[in-house]
Amino acid sequence: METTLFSMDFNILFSPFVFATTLVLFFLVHTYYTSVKNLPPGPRPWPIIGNMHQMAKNPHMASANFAKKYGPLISLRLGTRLLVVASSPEAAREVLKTQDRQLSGRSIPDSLQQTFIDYYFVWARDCNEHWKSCRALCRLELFSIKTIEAQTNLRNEKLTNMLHFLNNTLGKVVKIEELIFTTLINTLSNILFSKDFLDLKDDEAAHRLKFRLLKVLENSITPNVSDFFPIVGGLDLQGLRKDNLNHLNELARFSDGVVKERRAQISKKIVVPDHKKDFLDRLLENNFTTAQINILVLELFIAGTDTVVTTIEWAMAELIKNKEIMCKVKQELKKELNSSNVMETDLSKFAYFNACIKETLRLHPVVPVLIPRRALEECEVLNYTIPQNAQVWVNVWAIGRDPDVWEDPNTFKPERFLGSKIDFTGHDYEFIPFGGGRRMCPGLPSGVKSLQTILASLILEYDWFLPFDQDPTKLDMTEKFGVTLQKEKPLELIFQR
Ligand code: HEM
Repeated sequence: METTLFSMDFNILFSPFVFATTLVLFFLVHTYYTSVKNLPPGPRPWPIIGNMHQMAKNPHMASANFAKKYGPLISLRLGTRLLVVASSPEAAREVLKTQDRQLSGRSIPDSLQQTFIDYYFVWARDCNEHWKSCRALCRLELFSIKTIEAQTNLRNEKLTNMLHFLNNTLGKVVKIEELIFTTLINTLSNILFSKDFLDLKDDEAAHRLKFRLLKVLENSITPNVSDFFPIVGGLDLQGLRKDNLNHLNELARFSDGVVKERRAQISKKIVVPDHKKDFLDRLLENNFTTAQINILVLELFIAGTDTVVTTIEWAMAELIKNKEIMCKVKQELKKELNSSNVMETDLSKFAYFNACIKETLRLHPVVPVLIPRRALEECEVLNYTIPQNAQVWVNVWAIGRDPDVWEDPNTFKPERFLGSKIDFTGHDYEFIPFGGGRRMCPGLPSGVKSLQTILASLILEYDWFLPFDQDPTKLDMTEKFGVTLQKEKPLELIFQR
C-alpha cells in the first residue's frame, strides 16, 4: 500500500473490525486523556484520527505553526497516542535537561518490533544498564578524542579516493550525495571491520544500500495504524513491519559474513598479517552475539552516514545559491591552509567556514524533531503535565527559525555565528542540531570532523555548477520530512577545477 507521511490511506480504518475496535479504543483513550488535567494546549482532535490529518506532509512545519497559535508546548492526538511538541529554547531545556531522565525513553515503532528486538542497540532502547554499557563502549572505542585522532589517516585516505574519483568525472553531472555516502560507509566499515564495504565505481551497490537504510528509517516514521491503535498492531495492516524485516535481513548480510569469518579466524588461531585490533575485535572480546553486532553495524551506518551526507548536501545547496558567501569561504580556506590539502589540524582556523556549517545546521537540522522520546513517568514541563508514555518531540527546526530567537531567521547568514559563543554541544538550547541531555548524539565529534574535511576539500578543489545552466538563486530547496530532513530533489552538480 502506498503511504506518504501523515497522509496514509485512511480506508484502512473503515474495515468493520478495525473500525469498531478503534472506536472503542478511541473513547477509552479520549476519556483517559481528558481526565489528565493540565495537558499542554493544542488543536481540537477529530474523533478516531485525532490531529493526524492536520500534521500533513511536513509535521515539523505543521507543529511549528500550531506553536505560533498555542504556545511553545503543544499536545496533539495521533489516534490513541498523545504527542507533545516543544518548540522554544525554554521548552527544549526542560525536556532535555530538567526532565531529561523522565523523558529519556524511546518508543520503538511497530515496524521495528521484530523478533530480534532484544538486540536493538543504542537509539531504540530506554536508558537501561545495557544502553549505558553500549554507549560507554562506543564512546571509548569509536568516539574518544584519542580514537578519533587515530582515525585521521583513514578518513584522509577515503577522502582522497573520493577526490580522485571526482577528478575522472569532471564536467559530468554527479550525484554528489552518493559519492559522499560511499566514502562515509567505507570509513565506518574500516573502523569497524578493517575493510571497504562499497566501491566508488559501483554506484548501483551504493544506491541499493542507501535505499535500504533510508527505507528502514522511512518505514519507522511512516504513520502506522499499528502505532496509533496498538490493539491492531499484530495485523501489520500496512505491511511496514514485513517490509522492514526484509530490508533489515538484507542489510544484516553486509556484516554477517565478516563477523563469521573473524570468529572462525579467532577460533582457529589464524594470524592475519598486518591486522590491527578493530571495533569488531572489541565487540567479540565483550561477548556480543553475531546478531547483536549486525544490528549495531546497521545502527551506526544509519546514524552515521545519512546525517553527514544530508548536512553536506544542504550546505552545498546554500553555498551554490549564495555566491558571495561561497567566494568568502574559498578565500578563507586558501588563506589559512598550510598545505595544498585540507588537514584536520587546520580546521579550527576556518572561522567563516565553520560558521557556514553552523548556519546550515540551524536552517536545515538534519534530525528536525530529534529522535522521538517517551515519558517513562508522568512529569511537568513548563507547568503542564506530560502523562506517562506520551511521545515527545523537540522541534529543532522550529527553534532554528524562530524570529524571537534569531534575527532574519530564514536567511542564510553565517556571520551571525562569527564572534558568537553559541555552539552545538547541547547546552545552548536555541541551537541543538545534535540534541542534548543523556540521549545526545554520541557521534558528534566524528560526524563534525567528516563534515568539515569533506566539505572543505570539495570547496577548495573544485568550482561547482548546476547542470543545464540552471539559475543557482532559484535552486529548489524543498524539504522532505523524515527521521532525517532530506532535500526533496537530490543535488546534482558538475565539478570543474
Ligand atoms: C552531522 C552529523 C550528525 C548529526 C546532525 C546527528 C544528530 C543526531 C541527533 C539529533 C540525535 C538524537 C539526539 C536526541 O534524541 O536527543 C542523534 C542520535 C544518535 N546519533 Fe547522531 N548525528 C550525526 C552524526 C552521527 C554519527 C557520525 C554517528 C555514529 C557514527 C551518530 C550516532 C548516533 C547514535 C548512535 C544516536 C542515538 C543515541 C541514543 O539514542 O542514545 N550520529 N544524532
